[in-house]
Amino acid sequence: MKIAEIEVGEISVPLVTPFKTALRTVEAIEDIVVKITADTGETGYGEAPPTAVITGDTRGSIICAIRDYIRPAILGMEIENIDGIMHKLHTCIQKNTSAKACVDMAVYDLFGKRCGVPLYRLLGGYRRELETDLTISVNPIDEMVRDSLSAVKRGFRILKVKVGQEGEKDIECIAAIRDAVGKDVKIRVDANQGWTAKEAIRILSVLEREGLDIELCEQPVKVQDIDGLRAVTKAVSTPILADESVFSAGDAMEILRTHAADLINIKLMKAGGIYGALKICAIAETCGVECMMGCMLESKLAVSAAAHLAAAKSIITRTDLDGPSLCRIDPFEGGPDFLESRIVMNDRPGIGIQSVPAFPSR
Ligand SMILES: C[C@H](N)C(=O)N[C@@H](CCC(=O)O)C(=O)O
Ligand SMILES: [Mg+2]
Repeated sequence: MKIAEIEVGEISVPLVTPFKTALRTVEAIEDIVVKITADTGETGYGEAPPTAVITGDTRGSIICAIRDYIRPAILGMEIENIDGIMHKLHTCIQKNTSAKACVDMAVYDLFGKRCGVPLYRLLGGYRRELETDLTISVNPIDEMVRDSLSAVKRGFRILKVKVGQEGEKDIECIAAIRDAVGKDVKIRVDANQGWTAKEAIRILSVLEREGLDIELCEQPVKVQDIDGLRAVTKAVSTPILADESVFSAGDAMEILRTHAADLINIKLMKAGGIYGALKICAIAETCGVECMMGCMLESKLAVSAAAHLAAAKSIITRTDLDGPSLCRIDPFEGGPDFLESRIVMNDRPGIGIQSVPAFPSR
C-alpha cells in the first residue's frame, strides 16, 4: 500500500463558549485537515490547529509545510514503512510540529486500516476507556464558578481550571470553585506560563495551606524558565506538570534528568505526532514519571488520534482531551465515542474517523 496523494483542507467548528487562557482567547476552532489516499483507494485523515502562541505554527505555515515540504518527501512511500516515512517527515523540515502531527496521524490512520486494527491496539492496547477533564476558561470568578458547576452537572469529575492572570484572584477563584463543587471533584490548575516562580510558590503554598486539594499544577512559569520550574517543583508538594516546556523527547529527557517537573503533558501538536509522542512515553516510563495526554484546541479528529495513544499506553495516567466537549458541533462521523467525560474506544480500524467535511466523498 503506497501513499498516492496528500490533500490539504480546512474546517471551522464553533465553540460552546470562548476559550480563554493566560495566553489567548479563541471563539472557534479553525483547523487544517489532511487526507492521505493510498494506491488502494484507502484513506487516512489528520487534523492540526494553528496554535501560534504555543507551537509557533500558523494556518499558513501548516499548509505550506505540508504542501511544499512533507508531501513531496513522503509521496510514493510504502505505508508499512512507518520508520522510513517518519524519518523523512521529521527531517524534510525543522520544527513545524503541528504540520508533522497532522500528517503523522493520517499515516498511522492508514497503517491501522491496512492492518484492520484500531490504532490503540497497534500502539499498546492498554485500556478501552479514558476519563477526561473539562477546561474552565479564565473569566470573572462568578462565571468560573458557574462554568464549574455546569461541568459537574454534565458529569465531569475532573476540572482543569485556567489560572495565571492575577495572583490573588487565582487563589480566591480556586477557593470559590472548591467551595461550590465540593471535595469529590478533582481540580487541576493550568497557569499557561502566567506566573513567575516566586508567584507560583506563594500561590500554590496558600492553596495547600488552605486544604484546597489541587491534583496538579500545569506549566506555572515561562517555557524557558526551567530553573524556575525546578524551583517550584522543589518548593511545593502539589505535583508540577510540564506542558509548554516539553515539546520533544529531548526536552523530556532534560526536564526529567534535572528533576524540573513531576509529570509531563504530551500533546501530538508539540511532539510532531504519535511517533514523537511514543518516544516521550518511553523516556517517561524509563524514569518512572507519569504523563498526561493533552490537546490544543482541537476537534474530534485530532483528539481521537490522541485518545488512541492515551488508551494504548499505561504510562499515560491522565487525560485532558476535552476538545470535542468544547465544540458546539461535531463535524466528523466515527472515531472513539466521546460521551462527555468518558471516551470509549471501539473496533473501527485506524483512528476510526469515517468522513471529514473538507473532503466530501466523490
Ligand atoms: C484544550 C485543552 N484542555 C487545553 O487547555 N490545552 C492547552 C491550551 C491549548 C490552546 O491554547 O489551544 C493547554 O495549555 O493545556
Ligand atoms: Mg497546559
